[in-house]
Amino acid sequence: MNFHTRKWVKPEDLNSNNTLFGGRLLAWIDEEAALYSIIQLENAHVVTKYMSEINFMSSARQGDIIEIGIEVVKFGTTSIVLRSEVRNKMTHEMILTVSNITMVNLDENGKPKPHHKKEVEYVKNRINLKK
Ligand SMILES: CC(=O)SCCNC(=O)CCNC(=O)[C@H](O)C(C)(C)COP(=O)(O)OP(=O)(O)OC[C@H]1O[C@@H](n2cnc3c(N)ncnc32)[C@H](O)[C@@H]1OP(=O)(O)O
Repeated sequence: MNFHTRKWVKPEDLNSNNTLFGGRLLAWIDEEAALYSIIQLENAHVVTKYMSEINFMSSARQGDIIEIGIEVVKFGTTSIVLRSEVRNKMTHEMILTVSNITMVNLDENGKPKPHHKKEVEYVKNRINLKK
């Protein structure tokens, strides 16, 4: 799993228990899943369809640096299914896992559109291919 994104837990991210608010973390994961899918599918029109159970395993506190990992579980016809893990950057303590995030590739009318992708691609390879 690649951990592309780091976040710094700030006062505005806390709940009344003084730990990282779960809703804030889910928003970060949703954005990460959307960015990952847009890059993989080469289409800006990708939406979140489904998220499986979310396991909050440990808390993060103010000042903690956390990192968000994403990997592909499956390329569907119009969908891409992802898995996410969030962990403490310094200790690698697991904070959260989501086993299934289904993102759907859309056409200009907001209807599901086949993406024809079968495997993970790297932007640098796409750029090199065009040279
Ligand atoms: C990043 C963001 O913030 S996005 C904002 C939040 N998300 C949204 O607003 C999305 C709202 N939902 C929608 O617009 C619609 O449900 C759509 C367009 C995403 C999908 O419409 P559907 O009628 O379900 O489409 P359809 O039945 O063709 O399924 C599309 C794909 O989703 C998959 N899918 C559909 N329902 C589910 C489900 N409950 N769980 C998992 N996957 C599902 C299908 O298997 C299919 O994948 P495949 O083509 O790879 O086999």
